[in-house]
Amino acid sequence: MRSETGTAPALRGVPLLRDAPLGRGQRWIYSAGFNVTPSSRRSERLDTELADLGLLLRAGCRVALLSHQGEHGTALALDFVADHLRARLAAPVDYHPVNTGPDAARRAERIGPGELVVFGNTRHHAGETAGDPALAAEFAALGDLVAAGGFSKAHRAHASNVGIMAFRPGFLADSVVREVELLAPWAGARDNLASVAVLGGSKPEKTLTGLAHVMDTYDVVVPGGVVLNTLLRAKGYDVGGSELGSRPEECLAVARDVLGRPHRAELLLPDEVVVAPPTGPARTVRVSDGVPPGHAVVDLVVSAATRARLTHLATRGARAFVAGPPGHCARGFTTGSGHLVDLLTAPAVDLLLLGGDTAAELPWDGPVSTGGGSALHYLAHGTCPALDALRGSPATEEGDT
Ligand SMILES: Nc1ncnc2c1ncn2[C@@H]1O[C@H](COP(=O)(O)OP(=O)(O)O)[C@@H](O)[C@H]1O
Ligand SMILES: O=C(OP(=O)(O)O)[C@H](O)COP(=O)(O)O
Repeated sequence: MRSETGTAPALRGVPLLRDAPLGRGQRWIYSAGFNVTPSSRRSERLDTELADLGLLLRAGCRVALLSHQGEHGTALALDFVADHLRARLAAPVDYHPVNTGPDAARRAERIGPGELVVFGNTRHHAGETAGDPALAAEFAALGDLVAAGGFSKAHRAHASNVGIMAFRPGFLADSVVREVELLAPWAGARDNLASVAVLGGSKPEKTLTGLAHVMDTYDVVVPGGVVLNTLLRAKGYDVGGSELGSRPEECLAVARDVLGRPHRAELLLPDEVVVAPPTGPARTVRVSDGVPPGHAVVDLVVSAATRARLTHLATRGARAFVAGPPGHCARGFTTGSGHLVDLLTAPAVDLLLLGGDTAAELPWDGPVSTGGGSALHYLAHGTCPALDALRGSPATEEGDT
């Protein structure tokens, strides 16, 4: 059964797990986005899947769970995830580190009705991020039907969430439906409600997807993190040893493009930033003086002009999001981020935080999206590769199950 419910065009034609006829003994593969570490302060990325997993387990389904964490080469074992799920689900949960080949297939066959096995981290394979069809076929051998959770990886066309849909009928988990519904008020340009985007963090999507989009659709953009460093570089400032992310030249090209063309947004750049050497004391410098040799930008100083602008908007009413920590909070540089969140924490502002580190590092107990890059992708494009793959998964051709 395909869903025509909801208003989000991205969900039209997407089979939903809530509509799937579940039966005892069915073999399900659950694709999750458990990209957290054992020390993560927040567990939303795990807990968001509990209701869907519970639905499958209560129906007597046999569930093989696949998730990514970290990067190929340094990816962690997911035994800690299995421990968390065991404590939260009233069901037997096991961990099996091997996720491909005859050993994994045999373990999947032995999963009993109402039981869950967390298989090894999909990032142990280089082919996961490459969307390798051979790897996707191996993953598909772990079950007969796929439940697609893991909104945080919905912007990635990876083997475990997109490639696998070529081999098995896929159904969208409610966890992702909730994310799509959560994001609706932050989508698109609007004339009747001011909009503020704070972009930070270190991943290139914040610039390539986020900055490129909000400069044309939002009213006010406050850059931090690598987005700020890239913009300063694009304006010709010396940024010294500042972090420029994994795709610096592509990000620079986007920054130059948005600066060089007419755009809707007012870009609130700081006058001063905090800089620090890899080890040693931090200090505040004027942006126009450049970053001293051996130093990197680690935080922004919220200028009086930015404070006044955000205070004005917070009084009149606005929607706002923060995607990526504006400062290097992981190193303890939290002041700029704290000021921005404070300014946007007002009754008339709907503030949403996007992304794992953003939610974990910023002082905020309000609404969060589990996806950073995926939320920006969804806001920019109105869909994500993982949703597109579900519209074209085998269930489409073969009729409804
Ligand atoms: N100026 C900066 N230099 C280096 N790292 C930064 C800087 N600003 C923020 N960061 C770091 O970026 C990381 C998060 O980036 P990212 O993965 O893009 O965010 P999210 O997980 O919320 O999507 C955080 O650990 C944060 O401390
Ligand atoms: O943490 C994630 O994205 P996010 O940092 O943009 O929120 C996702 O799990 C995607 O991880 P990836 O960027 O390693 O593909």
